[in-house]
Amino acid sequence: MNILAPVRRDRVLAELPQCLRKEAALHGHKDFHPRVTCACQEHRTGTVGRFKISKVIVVGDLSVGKTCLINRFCKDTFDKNYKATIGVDFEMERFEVLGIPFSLQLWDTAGQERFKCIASTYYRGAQAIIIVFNLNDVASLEHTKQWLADALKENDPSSVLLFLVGSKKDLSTPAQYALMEKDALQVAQEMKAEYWAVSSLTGENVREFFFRVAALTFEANVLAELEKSGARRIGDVVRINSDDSNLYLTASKKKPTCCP
Ligand SMILES: Nc1nc2c(ncn2[C@@H]2O[C@H](COP(=O)(O)OP(=O)(O)OP(=O)(O)O)[C@@H](O)[C@H]2O)c(=O)[nH]1
Ligand SMILES: [Mg+2]
Repeated sequence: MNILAPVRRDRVLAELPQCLRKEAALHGHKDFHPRVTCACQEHRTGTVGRFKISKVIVVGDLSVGKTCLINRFCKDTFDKNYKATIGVDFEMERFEVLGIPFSLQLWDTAGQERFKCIASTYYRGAQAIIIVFNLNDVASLEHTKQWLADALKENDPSSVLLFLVGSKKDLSTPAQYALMEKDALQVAQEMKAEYWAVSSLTGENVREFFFRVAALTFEANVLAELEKSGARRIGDVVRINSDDSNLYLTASKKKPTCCP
C-alpha cells in the first residue's frame, strides 16, 4: 500500500532545468545525462525512487533569508518579520523526475552563533549544500567560505553538490546587483558551486533554483546507483567466467540495450 500522497503536478520535472549563469554552473549540459534518461525509461534507478530520501542542508549567516527561501518554495509564503531559527527545522518536498518519484529533505539551519553548535550536528549525510548570503551585505558573502568549510567537515567533498545563493535580490538596484554578482561568481567558481540569485519576497528564481537542486541531486544519485550496479555486474562476470565461460555469455546478454 502506498501511504504517500501523490506528487503535486507542479513538482514534475520532464526536462533538466537550466542553470542561472554558465560561468558558475555545476554542469552546462542542456539535458540529463543519457545514462540517467535511459535508466529512468527502463525503471532501473535502484533505490532512487523507492526508499531513498536525499538530504539537503541550507547554511549561512543569520538573517540572510534561509527560512524565507524554504518557506517560499515549500509553502508559497513570505514573512517580513524575522524569527530566528533555533537549531534546525526541516521540510520534505516530493518531486517526480523523468517519471521517477524523488524526495528531498530540506534542512533549514540556524545562522546565529549560539545555535550553530546544535545545527552543525545535523550537517552529516548531505547530498547537497546550499550556502546562502545576502546580496546586499558583502560580509555575508565573505562568510560563505567558513560555512562551507564547516559543512564539509561532516560530508564527503567529492560527492556533495554545492550551491551558492544570493538572497534578497529585490533590495538591490541593477547596478548594485551587477557589482555583487561579479564577486559572488568568483566565490562560486572557487568553491566549485553553482551560483543563483533569488528573492523570497517576489519569488524570483526560487522555483527555478529548487528544481535545479532536485534535478542535479537526482542525476547524481542515479549515476551513483548505476556505477554501483555496474561494479557488481563486473564482479559477477569475473567470478562466473572463471568457472564456466558459457555463463559469461548469459550474463552479458542481460546488459541493458539503450545505455552507452
Ligand atoms: N526584502 C526581502 N527580505 C527578505 C527576503 N528573504 C528574507 N527576508 C527578510 O530577512 C529576515 C530574515 O529572514 P530569515 O529567513 O528568517 O533568515 P534566516 O537566514 O533563516 O535567519 P536565521 O534563522 O537566524 O539563521 C526576515 O525579516 C525576512 O522577512 C527577501 O527575499 N527579500
Ligand atoms: Mg531561519
